[in-house]
Amino acid sequence: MVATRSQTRGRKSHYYVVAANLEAIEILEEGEFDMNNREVLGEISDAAYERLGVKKDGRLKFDTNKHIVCLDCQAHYKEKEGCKLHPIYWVENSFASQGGRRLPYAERTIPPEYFYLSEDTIAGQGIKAARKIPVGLVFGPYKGIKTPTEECRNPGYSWHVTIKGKLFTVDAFDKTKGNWLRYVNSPNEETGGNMIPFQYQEKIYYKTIKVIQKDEEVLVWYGEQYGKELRNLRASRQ
Ligand SMILES: C[S@@+](CC[C@H](N)C(=O)[O-])C[C@H]1O[C@@H](n2cnc3c(N)ncnc32)[C@H](O)[C@@H]1O
Repeated sequence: MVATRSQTRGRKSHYYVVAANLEAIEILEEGEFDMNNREVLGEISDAAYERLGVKKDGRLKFDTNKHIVCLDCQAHYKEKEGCKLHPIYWVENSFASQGGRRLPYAERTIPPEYFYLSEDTIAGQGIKAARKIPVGLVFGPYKGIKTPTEECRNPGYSWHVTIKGKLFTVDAFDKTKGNWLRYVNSPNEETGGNMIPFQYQEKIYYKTIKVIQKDEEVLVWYGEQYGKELRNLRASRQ
């Protein structure tokens, strides 16, 4: 969605993805926003802006490979940019060569401007916010070893993905293959999550659905099956 400098080279970019009071993001034309209250997250080209927010015909069958859902509008959109009223901002996975080979691959992929690894979490290692993070940011994709579902050995570290109609799992247990999203824990209740997972073009991404305060833990609900396991675990401890 956000045009990189190379894509915009030679032409002026007029639109910016901005976070108002760091709460939610929106796309505004330069001059429409007051820099005092807003942070610019990135630029967007005129062409990308023009494609935004075209709600698809309600009869259109939802296709995870082509469409983005907007939960606020209960609608789906054809373009990666999503909905104009509730836009999303794709944050690229990063890879830090510094930290050397001492750190596992998974740890070196944490985008340091947004997150850090912590031991002071709901369970074992987890991810915390290095800054306040607004609603609407998309992180990922979740990287790991693609396995046929029936052979998946680490369900706690694996997401289902549908590829050409077939169900697979992406297993990120191995820190040399899985990236930083493998560290994100689950809340104890569904409503406790501040990000949600979704599939887009055969990959899993996490999107912020609540403002995440600095030093707050990032939590993604793993699904009803895992929720049941958590409840059973808690019951067995009582
Ligand atoms: C994707 S990993 C998260 C990173 C993990 N905490 C670690 O240290 O590697 C998922 C695993 O973390 C643990 N976990 C995540 N959320 C939890 C929770 N709310 N309660 C208990 N264990 C949790 C479970 O062992 C689960 O299989």
